[in-house]
Amino acid sequence: MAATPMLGKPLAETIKADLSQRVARLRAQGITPGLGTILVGDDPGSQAYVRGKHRDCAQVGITSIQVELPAEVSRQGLEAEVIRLNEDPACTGYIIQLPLPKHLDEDRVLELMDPDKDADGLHPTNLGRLVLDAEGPLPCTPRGIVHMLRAHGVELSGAEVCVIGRGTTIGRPMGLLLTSRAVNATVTTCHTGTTDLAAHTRAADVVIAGAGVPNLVTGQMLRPGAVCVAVGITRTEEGLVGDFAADVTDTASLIAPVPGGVGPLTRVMLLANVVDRAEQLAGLD
Ligand SMILES: Nc1nc2c(c(=O)[nH]1)N[C@@H](CN(C=O)c1ccc(C(=O)N[C@@H](CCC(=O)O)C(=O)O)cc1)CN2
Repeated sequence: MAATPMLGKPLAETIKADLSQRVARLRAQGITPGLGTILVGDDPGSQAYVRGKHRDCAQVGITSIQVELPAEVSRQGLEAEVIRLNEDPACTGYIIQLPLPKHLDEDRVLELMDPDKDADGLHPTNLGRLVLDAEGPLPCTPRGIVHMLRAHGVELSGAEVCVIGRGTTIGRPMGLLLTSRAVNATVTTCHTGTTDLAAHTRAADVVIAGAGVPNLVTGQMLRPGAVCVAVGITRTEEGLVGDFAADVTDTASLIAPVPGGVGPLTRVMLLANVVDRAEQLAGLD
């Protein structure tokens, strides 16, 4: 039997409906959550993601502030905008769209953000909170993946999870979130230095693939009934593809596809982080 698809859109719509009500409650108390975005350069993918973030904000009643800078902006020019958003009371949270052009040091810029306004949990203080298993904003894709798996009844406590990729937005925080006490999974993180990827994927109940390499994981590399989550995205002439080969559908029980799987949850979890923070500030949480 073919694997059942785990689709992100219906889950995201339910979360958005709840967020709209929470934003209305905040507004009734005179608090307006405001999301800022900083986009550097003209990468079409990043432009589309940022446009989507502002559309999503409008849908749930979050105001939004858009900062666009040319690809050749200097470090000082970018840092001036970060400081401006840190100080802008209308901006309750913001993000710096990644990746930045090569001449800009992402870690240095992220570190300059006010960690209390870090809407996608990528400031070192908030990543540190994740290491400590303390409360803080979670990176959006890992938060979305855990939500999706739980919504489909996947038992994560005690599960063996193989995460492919060790980047800052997905792989590293994914491992930390999955091993938090609240989630309680056992995690193996695989990356370009892994010598026998198949040995790790075959041992896993859940495989989360964020490498951005089409056909990296085939059906033969999975345990029967495994749960697959595609997060790496490659743009090909045939459209967007994830890291799983088409034949995994014969072996897996559930699969979150690219497109249409985790992506809509990545988007909505940004809104959730903004609303969570605004409620904390209002003493409503
Ligand atoms: N500051 C951040 N930068 C980046 C993040 C992030 O969480 N914070 N993640 C990605 C880009 N991203 C959001 O910013 C993002 C990626 C994918 C999707 C999405 O909806 N994907 C769709 C496919 C749509 C398409 O790519 O054309 C899907 O999978 O169905 C939303 C947001 C890197 N940068």
